[in-house]
Amino acid sequence: MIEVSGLTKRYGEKVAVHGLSFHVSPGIVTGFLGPNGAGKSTTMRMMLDLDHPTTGRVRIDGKRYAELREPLKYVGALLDAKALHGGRSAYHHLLCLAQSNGIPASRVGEVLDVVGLTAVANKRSKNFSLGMGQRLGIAAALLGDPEILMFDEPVNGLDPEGIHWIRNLMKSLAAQGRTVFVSSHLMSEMALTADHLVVIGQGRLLADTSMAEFIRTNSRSYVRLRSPQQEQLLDVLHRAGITAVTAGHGALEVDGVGAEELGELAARHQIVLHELSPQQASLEEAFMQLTAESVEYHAHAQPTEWRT
Ligand SMILES: Nc1ncnc2c1ncn2[C@@H]1O[C@H](COP(=O)(O)OP(=O)(O)OP(=O)(O)O)[C@@H](O)[C@H]1O
Repeated sequence: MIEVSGLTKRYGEKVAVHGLSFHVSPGIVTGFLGPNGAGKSTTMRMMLDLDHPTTGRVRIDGKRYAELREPLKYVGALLDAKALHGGRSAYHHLLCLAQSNGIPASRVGEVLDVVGLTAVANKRSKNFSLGMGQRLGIAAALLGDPEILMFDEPVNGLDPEGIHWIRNLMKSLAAQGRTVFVSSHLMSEMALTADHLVVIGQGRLLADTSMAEFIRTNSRSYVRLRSPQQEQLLDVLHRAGITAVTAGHGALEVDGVGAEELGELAARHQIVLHELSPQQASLEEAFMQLTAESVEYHAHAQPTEWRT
């Protein structure tokens, strides 16, 4: 179990993390979400004692990271996949880590196999693609067979097969009872991976909830209807106390009433329907709405005077 309490990090005037408290439980994948610059990496660095909090603290099974003996056997982390000694081969990179943490050399071959890098084990990592670097970083995280795993944006640079692989890897690590904490700025990716979510914006906690609860409270479900007799349909809905809003392309949208009930109501009044479809607004939209006010870096349409 990881416990974060009252964590704050200032860089001069800039408050990167602001009074953050949450805990990360074993046996599930916990997603750590927030827009760019929200403070995810800073928080993870403080969890691993790579940065000192201005105030607050992090405890891993009651201890500071720096107090753990042979920490790779306790916590495996992928923070910056490029933080490698590029001149070393993948095998030697992992062997050095293993030797300094009392891990048998035989484990190196095992983790290379798990991440699919056996064929390039003797190649220098500076020639690795971004995706191969991510896989090597994941191999290093797995080296000590740790109970706690932390991944900062692990799918960056991975191709669809790689993304699928890491998703399943994280789920299987959690199913083995391990604590899995993974950051991302992509809600759509987390929706497929995480059981629990910690969402931050501008360093502050915005949500700490199960994925099921997040979906229930944040993604709007509604029914879309289209009818050649739209005026009559609106009348019937109105008389039944149902509010419909007009959407584009002659469609109506109704919240809070099931498609079956709407279909039966239309049938009773002999109204022809060309569409009766339950819709779910995407979690991506819900996440963007939740974090909208705390997005630090907004892209803007190119001003007209820039155009030639
Ligand atoms: N060493 C530093 N000195 C000054 N400011 C910093 C430093 N490190 C981070 N920051 C600032 O703190 C804020 C949080 O940054 P952080 O990298 O933790 O965000 P993030 O959520 O990981 O973002 P991303 O998704 O883009 O990786 C940003 O505004 C960043 O500019």
